[in-house]
Amino acid sequence: MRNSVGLVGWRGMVGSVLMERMEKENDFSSFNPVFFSTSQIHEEGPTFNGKYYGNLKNAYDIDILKELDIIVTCQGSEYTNKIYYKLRKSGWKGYWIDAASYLRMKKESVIVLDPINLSAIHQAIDNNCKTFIGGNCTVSLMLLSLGGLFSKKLIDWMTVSTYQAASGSGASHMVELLMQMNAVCKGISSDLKNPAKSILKIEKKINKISLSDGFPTNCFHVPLVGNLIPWIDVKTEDGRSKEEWKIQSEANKILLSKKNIPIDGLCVRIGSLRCHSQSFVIKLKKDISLSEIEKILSHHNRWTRLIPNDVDATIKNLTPLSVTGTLFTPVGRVRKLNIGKKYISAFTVGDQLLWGAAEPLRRMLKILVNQKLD
Ligand SMILES: NC(=O)C1=CN([C@@H]2O[C@H](COP(=O)(O)OP(=O)(O)OC[C@H]3O[C@@H](n4cnc5c(N)ncnc54)[C@H](OP(=O)(O)O)[C@@H]3O)[C@@H](O)[C@H]2O)C=CC1
Ligand SMILES: N[C@@H](CC(=O)OP(=O)(O)O)C(=O)O
Repeated sequence: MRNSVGLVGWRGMVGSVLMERMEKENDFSSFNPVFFSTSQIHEEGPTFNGKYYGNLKNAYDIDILKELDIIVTCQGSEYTNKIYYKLRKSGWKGYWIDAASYLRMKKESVIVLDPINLSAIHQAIDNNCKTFIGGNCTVSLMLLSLGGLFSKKLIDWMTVSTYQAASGSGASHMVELLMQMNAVCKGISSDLKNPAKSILKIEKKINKISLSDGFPTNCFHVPLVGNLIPWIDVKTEDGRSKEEWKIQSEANKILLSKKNIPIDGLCVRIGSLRCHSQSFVIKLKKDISLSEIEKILSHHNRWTRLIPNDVDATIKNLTPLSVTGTLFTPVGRVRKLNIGKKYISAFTVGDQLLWGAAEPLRRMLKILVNQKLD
């Protein structure tokens, strides 16, 4: 019998990317989807692969949710917090698959990233685990790109510097970045018509526009265009941002590390749209040749591409623009550092809405409905 699967948060940014992938891979044919909303209850539901799925159900109605075998939610932590325990308390024993961070570090949950922890996922299912959560986007993209080094247990410790896209903070933030771009462009459009105009005069004007009162900064609080923000999420007690705290905690939970691999770094918001980039300094446990490292990195999974450490390949293939909308997690700038023979650098880029959010959930659902992974 086909499972009934509730889809909550499918209208949002992460949810839409998930629906796009499911439609492309014809996933809807292998279960009975039921579509929910917190705000559009009884409104017309969606049509996917030519099939209409009826009116939207109330995402807060425990009695309806209780009837489902599996619930997939991209609605966010607030919704999870409101509904998850209520539903469990009602006696519901179904599978909960979630993009939000709320349940990630709880004992009862497994963080899903099947190219890295498929056997742990299967083991958890055998052990009656019912709660499967997608990881933080930077963590998932880091583990995928460096999967070979992690699986061969070659990493002693590492540091990360992130360059995170506006999409990580939500659709309204992306819109604000575009509005900021628009405001700057409007303000200097006449100057750009005169190539002889001093660039420093234009630059001064941009600064003035960006710092003016009417400049759109409701979401980011400061300009992001022509700027960067070296802080993501709230401050934790030890001076890290919560985004920085997640790197070591979530990565080691996914890896089932007996002894934590120390991973730390700084997370920075930049003005790219939906790809996160990360720069790594890695201390290996032993001195191995660059060619061996490259082989290990490129052979680990079919989404990781090794980009040769040269100018042309890097600027064409290791950028947010070249990766956006794809499932690839290329890794490049791999070279030995002059700090010592065991130290290497690497740089990766990944789509924060695909492998960073939607794809691990889609694949987890496939595992549960007994479909072969693509
Ligand atoms: N794992 C990761 O790295 C990531 C996880 N996330 C998680 O996913 C959650 C959702 O993020 P995101 O998709 O960016 O959130 P969105 O704000 O895009 O969507 C969330 C919900 O807002 C409601 N909504 C209201 N108005 C609209 C509208 N005009 N268009 C579409 N939806 C609308 C929808 O719910 P309704 O139909 O009920 O009104 C929708 O499901 C986050 O809170 C976070 O927890 C996000 C990014 C990355
Ligand atoms: N915090 C990430 C996106 C995100 O939603 O992360 P999480 O799923 O851990 O809350 C970013 O801002 O880029």
